[in-house]
Amino acid sequence: MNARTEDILLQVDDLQVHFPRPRSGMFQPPEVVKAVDGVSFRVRRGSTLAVVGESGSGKTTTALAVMRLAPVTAGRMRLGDTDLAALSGEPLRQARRRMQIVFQDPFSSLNPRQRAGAAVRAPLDLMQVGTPAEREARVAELFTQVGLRPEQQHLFPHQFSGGQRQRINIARALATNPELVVCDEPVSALDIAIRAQILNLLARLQKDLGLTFLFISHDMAVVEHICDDIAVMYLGQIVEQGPRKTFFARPLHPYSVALMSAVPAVGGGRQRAAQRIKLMGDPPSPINPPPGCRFAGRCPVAVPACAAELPPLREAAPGHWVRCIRVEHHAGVPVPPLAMPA
Ligand SMILES: Nc1ncnc2c1ncn2[C@@H]1O[C@H](COP(=O)(O)OP(=O)(O)OP(=O)(O)O)[C@@H](O)[C@H]1O
Repeated sequence: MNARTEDILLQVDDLQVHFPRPRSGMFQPPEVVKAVDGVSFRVRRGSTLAVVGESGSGKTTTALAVMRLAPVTAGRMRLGDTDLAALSGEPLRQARRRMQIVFQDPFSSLNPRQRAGAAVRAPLDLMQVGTPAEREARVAELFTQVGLRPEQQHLFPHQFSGGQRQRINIARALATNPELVVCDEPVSALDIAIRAQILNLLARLQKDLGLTFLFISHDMAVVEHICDDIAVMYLGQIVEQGPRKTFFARPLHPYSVALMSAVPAVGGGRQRAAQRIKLMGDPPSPINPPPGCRFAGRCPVAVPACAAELPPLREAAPGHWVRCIRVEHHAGVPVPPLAMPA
């Protein structure tokens, strides 16, 4: 939040992605799925922002909106000096060279009938980058960069392991030399033993190429190792965000504390909050959500005021923001009232 403006590669302000649903009956009011409902964050160039939350919290929709692959209902998104939300046609195509996405499932993101080299070359062909010979050379270079052998480009996806297939996807994402790589649960579908290898690869590529990552995950243990900053989403909104160290030393929102409680191995038993919270039940529906704190119905420290009005994000420590009126009560942390992120 306090980073200098020129260090910010991606800036998202008050993003909303609402999906209208058909009326269930002639006299029923229209329904709207508020998948993302007022999300703001900044990602410093060369850093990783992890977006975490349970299934359905809006993480993937946020990522897809940034990529302009989901319809943006409202809000502003900037990639460097480029106003992403306003782009269409050729300028949008050009902006896509600068941001790429790696999806969760390394197998279904590849065409089983397309050789690995052709898959990696596809974005270069599509965007007509360089001559055919230059594209061939670039594909060989990318294979080496992600830890595969250039001659493996002639193989088909089923001839690779899951980890190798994700390396192909990463190579494809890097083909156009993007500045921003959106990683949507890139290791969730992989065996535990392979996860560390792919995370290490991403970390090395980030360092070598100066990449900026928006890293979507439901897994706190994974993001603790990869992120510089973290944003916790619940039912379409960010409930807490801040630097990794501050957050993992002491998560403040009852929902974050509950997520951390579910991962006993994370952090080797460091004291993280004054109170452990066990997460019960499922999140409510994102269709016409209630006006107050969206976690209130599952929150063990909620009081009636929590359900009355949406709490603002308040700065509990430098750069560490939390959307909870009960922080003082459950974590014993004094938070100045009504400060808003810059
Ligand atoms: N195209 C769509 N039309 C209608 N509703 C949608 C659409 N895409 C997502 N949603 C809804 O928006 C909400 C957020 O979904 P999203 O996939 O972004 O969550 P998520 O946190 O990424 O969860 P997961 O990890 O399960 O993908 C969910 O309730 C989902 O059903």
